[in-house]
Amino acid sequence: MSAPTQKITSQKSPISRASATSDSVLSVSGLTKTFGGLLAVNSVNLEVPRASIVSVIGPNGAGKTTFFNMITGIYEPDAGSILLDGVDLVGLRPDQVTSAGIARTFQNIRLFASMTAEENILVGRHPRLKANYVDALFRTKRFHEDEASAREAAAVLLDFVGLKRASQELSTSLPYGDQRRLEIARALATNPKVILLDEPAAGMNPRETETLKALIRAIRDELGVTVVLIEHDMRLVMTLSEHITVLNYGAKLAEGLPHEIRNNPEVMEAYLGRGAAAGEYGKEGANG
Ligand SMILES: Nc1ncnc2c1ncn2[C@@H]1O[C@H](COP(=O)(O)OP(=O)(O)OP(=O)(O)O)[C@@H](O)[C@H]1O
Repeated sequence: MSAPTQKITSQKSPISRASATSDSVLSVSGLTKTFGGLLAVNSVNLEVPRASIVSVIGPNGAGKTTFFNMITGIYEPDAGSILLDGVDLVGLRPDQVTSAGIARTFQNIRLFASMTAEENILVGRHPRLKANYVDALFRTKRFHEDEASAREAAAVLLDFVGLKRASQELSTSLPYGDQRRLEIARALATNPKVILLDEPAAGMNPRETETLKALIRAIRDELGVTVVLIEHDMRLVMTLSEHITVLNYGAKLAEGLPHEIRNNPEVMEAYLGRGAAAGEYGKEGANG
């Protein structure tokens, strides 16, 4: 991953009150969600160390996306707390969660089809703009300053994810792997403390997955942004993650270092027991 040509605002700089006392940037406790009679997520705890790369894995239907949906305000939990640098996010709307410092990408690509790569990033940056509607209407100095800095930031981010050349191309005309990286750039445009990536390697070929791996490392190493990953590609998970949490039937089945999870008989059973070994756990590099 090429270093960004210009310094992107790092999350290391703004020191929050809680960051001085805790090394967890995100602290989830007792998170629970039921749909009708189905306990989709059952009292799950997760501590995410600042500037780490951690993964949440588990067989299909284990509750991973529901877990992300609660953290990002899409679903309100039935119980539990979600602390981002000590601030509880439960009850916030998704846009408020974004403003608080959590960005995400989705399992299915959700780019604005009629917009260029640059425009998609400008939309992502919107929560951080200072100008209001009046500024926009009267084209005030603040509006022009905002627009210039937003375009500059978009250019830096496009370069960072390796899409500088594609700035003016329609997002949907880009190859699949590029679209996935554009989504990540758009999420980064919100200047998050934590980025949640929901199956970013899904559908990627091995070369695209290698590029993605380098990008995820760069997000942590160069931007200081903490990464939480849901992923079925076990090779990616095992090589990138510092810590892995395994969900099964909505509950935490295991957690630990990659080699501990790889050799955990209960984890193997959870995957093999559902006949998912080939797709998810048994085969390195499988995309699930
Ligand atoms: N909006 C919803 N209404 C009802 N049930 C839901 C809803 N969202 C998820 N579920 C159910 O909750 C359970 C957990 O689903 P979830 O999508 O969180 O699993 P997952 O681990 O992300 O699976 P996958 O790996 O297939 O994406 C599943 O049984 C699913 O059918």
